[in-house]
Amino acid sequence: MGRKANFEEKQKKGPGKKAKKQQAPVYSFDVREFDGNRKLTSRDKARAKKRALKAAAQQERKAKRQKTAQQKSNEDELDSTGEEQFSPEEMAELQESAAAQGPPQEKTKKTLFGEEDSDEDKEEEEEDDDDSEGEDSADDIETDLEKMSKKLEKENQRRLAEGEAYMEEATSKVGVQIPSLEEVKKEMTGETEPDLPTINSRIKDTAFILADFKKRHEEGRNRAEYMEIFLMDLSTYYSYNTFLMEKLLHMFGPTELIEFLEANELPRPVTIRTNTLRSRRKVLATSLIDRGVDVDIIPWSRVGLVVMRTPGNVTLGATPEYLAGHYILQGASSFLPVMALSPKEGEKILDMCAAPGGKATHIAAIMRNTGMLVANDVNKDRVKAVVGNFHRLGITNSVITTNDGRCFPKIMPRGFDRVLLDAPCSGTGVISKDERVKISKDPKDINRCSHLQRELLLAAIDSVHKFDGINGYVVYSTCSVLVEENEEVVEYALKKRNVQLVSTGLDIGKPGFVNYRGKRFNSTMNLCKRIYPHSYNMDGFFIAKLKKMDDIEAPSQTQAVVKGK
Ligand SMILES: C[S@@+](CC[C@H](N)C(=O)[O-])C[C@H]1O[C@@H](n2cnc3c(N)ncnc32)[C@H](O)[C@@H]1O
Repeated sequence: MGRKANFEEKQKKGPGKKAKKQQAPVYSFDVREFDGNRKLTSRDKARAKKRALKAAAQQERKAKRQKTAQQKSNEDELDSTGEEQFSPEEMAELQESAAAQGPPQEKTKKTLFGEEDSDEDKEEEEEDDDDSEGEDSADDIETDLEKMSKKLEKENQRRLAEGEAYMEEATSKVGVQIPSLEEVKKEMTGETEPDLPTINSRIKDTAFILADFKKRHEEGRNRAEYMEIFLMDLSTYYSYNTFLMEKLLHMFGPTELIEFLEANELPRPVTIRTNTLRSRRKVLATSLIDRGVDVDIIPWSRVGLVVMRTPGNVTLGATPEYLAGHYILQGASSFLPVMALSPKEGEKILDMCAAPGGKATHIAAIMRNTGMLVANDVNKDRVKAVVGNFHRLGITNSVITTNDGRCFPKIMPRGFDRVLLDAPCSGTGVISKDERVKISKDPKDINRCSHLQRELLLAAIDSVHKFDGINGYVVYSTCSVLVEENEEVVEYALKKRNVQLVSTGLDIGKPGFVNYRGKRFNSTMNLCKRIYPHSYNMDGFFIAKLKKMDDIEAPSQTQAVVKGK
């Protein structure tokens, strides 16, 4: 007989008395009955709504924090100066005070700084709450230390922002201070020599303020006052008369003007042009290198070489190659008007103001000594240099004349395919070569130049033809950077004659001004080229190319000269 089987569920032996005694759990009604389709009570709905709102708010705050952190890291990357963080002492003090609060206990309404939490702080504290409707749980108890660290971070950010704003203000308004106009004037008229280092640093400070005037100027001071100080300082420091400096200030922004003036203090590189009637650039370069002359090619020209170094025993104006006419010493800018003119073999070309002949010899070389070149200059003494250069370089297709260029339409009316007018000018593009320009020019000089230039340009236009469908071309150039001698002269010709501005075909140079100090020039004025010493390390130049449209004067002219072929 054995023991009678008992199939009733046996209670497992637990670890202890208490466990053994524990009964199967008795579930509350809600859980037992929950089948997923149960209708929610109003309390359930309220809870769900609250949960959803909390989740959305939490999400939003998280995104905000990420954005702030990103901004901060960007700012840090850009510039770490001006940040006002907690000092180590402040931080230690705060940590000490936090420790003194003892271990985290219950939530307090007071913040570390003795202020009541803002609504935002409260929201943050609630951030990690679960959906227990405010009942304390293990998850939602935030330690005071955590809160403190959050607050520290927040305060740090606030102070950082304040610090940045302060730094901005300090740099823009307090950091860069310029003495008053009266003080500067007194300084300039004083008996003592001007303090050049002080003036130089003031020039930089003023340029800095003018570059973002709205943000950087001192309150109560206007732009005109800064400009006047800037003008006085630049004139004194670089030794220009204020008339010319003011003209330059109208053309360039403050920073670019300083670059232009600085470039004028330095010599331009020595450049030579190969005379292709006698040599080739490669051959010439090899010969010069053999003599120890360090040369390099000018990339935008097929004939130019820049001289990097010349040995002490070599004079570039006396080498066998020079005497044999293989090259001419010529500024790189001077190549450009001839390149724009683009002479062709067999043509009739006039160089109206040719002395000493740098450009005329270039024209003749491109023409390969064919056709006819009239090299003219009103100055008989200067023409001697043209004769010398023509002999040395082997020019044989030329006639040298000494007429006033303005007479050419009478001497050879419409007799030329192309005319180069490299006009007499103020020389404001070549100050590094002739410092006298800085103080010798006045309004009368500029007017005189501009007037003569206009007359010469009309004469040049009247000296080229337009027949059998072939248009004549005029290239107008100056070694001046002033608008009065350039765009204004071209504008005058566009109005007086039936000509159009065309592309110079040059890859370098900045466009001519279409707008200048309230003046609006012909919209094609941007086809002209402006060369600046500070942009290209070449002499300042202006180049315009005009195409003759017909042989009658512009319709605006009442006494139009109608001419047949
Ligand atoms: C800038 S330079 C010419 C430089 C020359 N194209 C060269 O490349 O060697 C200007 C020249 O114009 C001449 N000139 C001034 N007034 C003139 C006039 N009314 N007619 C002709 N030439 C004139 C001057 O004598 C001066 O030699």
